[in-house]
Amino acid sequence: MPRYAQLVMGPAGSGKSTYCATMLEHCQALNRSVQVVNLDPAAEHFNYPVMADIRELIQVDDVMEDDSLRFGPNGGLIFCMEYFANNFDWLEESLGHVEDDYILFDCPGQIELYTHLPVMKQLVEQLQQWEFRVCGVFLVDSQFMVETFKFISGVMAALSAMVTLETSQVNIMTKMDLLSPKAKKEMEKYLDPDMYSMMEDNSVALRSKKFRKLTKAICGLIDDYSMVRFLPFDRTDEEGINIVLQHIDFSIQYGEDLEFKEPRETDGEPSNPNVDEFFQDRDDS
Ligand SMILES: Nc1nc2c(ncn2[C@@H]2O[C@H](COP(=O)(O)OP(=O)(O)OP(=O)(O)O)[C@@H](O)[C@H]2O)c(=O)[nH]1
Ligand SMILES: [Mg+2]
Repeated sequence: MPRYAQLVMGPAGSGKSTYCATMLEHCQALNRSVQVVNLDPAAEHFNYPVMADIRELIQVDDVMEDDSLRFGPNGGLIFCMEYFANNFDWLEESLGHVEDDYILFDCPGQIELYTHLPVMKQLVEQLQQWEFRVCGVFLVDSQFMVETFKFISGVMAALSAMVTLETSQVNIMTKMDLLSPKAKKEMEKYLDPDMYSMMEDNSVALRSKKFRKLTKAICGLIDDYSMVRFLPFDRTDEEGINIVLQHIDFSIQYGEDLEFKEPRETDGEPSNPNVDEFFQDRDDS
């Protein structure tokens, strides 16, 4: 029997813990059994019951107070995550094995974990060895995405996680309830972005010719391959939460274990079938 995991990632304060609490509540209302694991060794409080908490294994405060280590908060967190990667048997023991496990992992917000450090990739590989189908859920705060260049940098952060982890990924814009109706309307163009026209609209703001060319190339790459799309997440909108959940379920084929879907034919290199299906599906719509 496969097991299912959402790896909830994103920059500090993007709403990961709130997402986990909201999703847990939503699933409970649907009578679905979902559990949450806290993987943030610096977490102080969260609004959900946990099945496992990394702070039982290691805490940032202990690392910072250790005279032989002398880390600050960021270095301390990285140390904790590396320690965690060397002690995955703790996680295995804490998770146990229940039929049809569906687990949300609330990850820390240090962006370097998703760009160049190997820890998260090692976690994905370990979970896959334990028969988990893993979906990365990358959150970005919609408050910071209302301008084109901020949007591009959010896209790059999400893309970086996607490339590093090599797993299917659903990207989400959080805190949509905080946007004014006007900003919400404006946000529509970022949910289904046309990177080329976005670039044209803003090219005047780019004084350096070289920088303009580079930005254009990045926008072209993202657009041509439909690499990154965002789904809106408003914690007060049950229907919207359900749409997000359906996208994630689809990408890990939750509930479809009796019939494993064949990936559709794609040109060129075979890549991750879940990602392909997800994006093809969105392109069709
Ligand atoms: N209005 C609103 N506030 C939100 C939403 N999601 C998160 N917040 C608020 O944003 C702040 C940060 O949310 P968290 O869920 O702790 O964010 P996080 O990504 O877990 O933060 P770190 O673990 O510190 O990286 C909190 O004050 C939340 O109440 C949302 O959808 N709507
Ligand atoms: Mg958190």
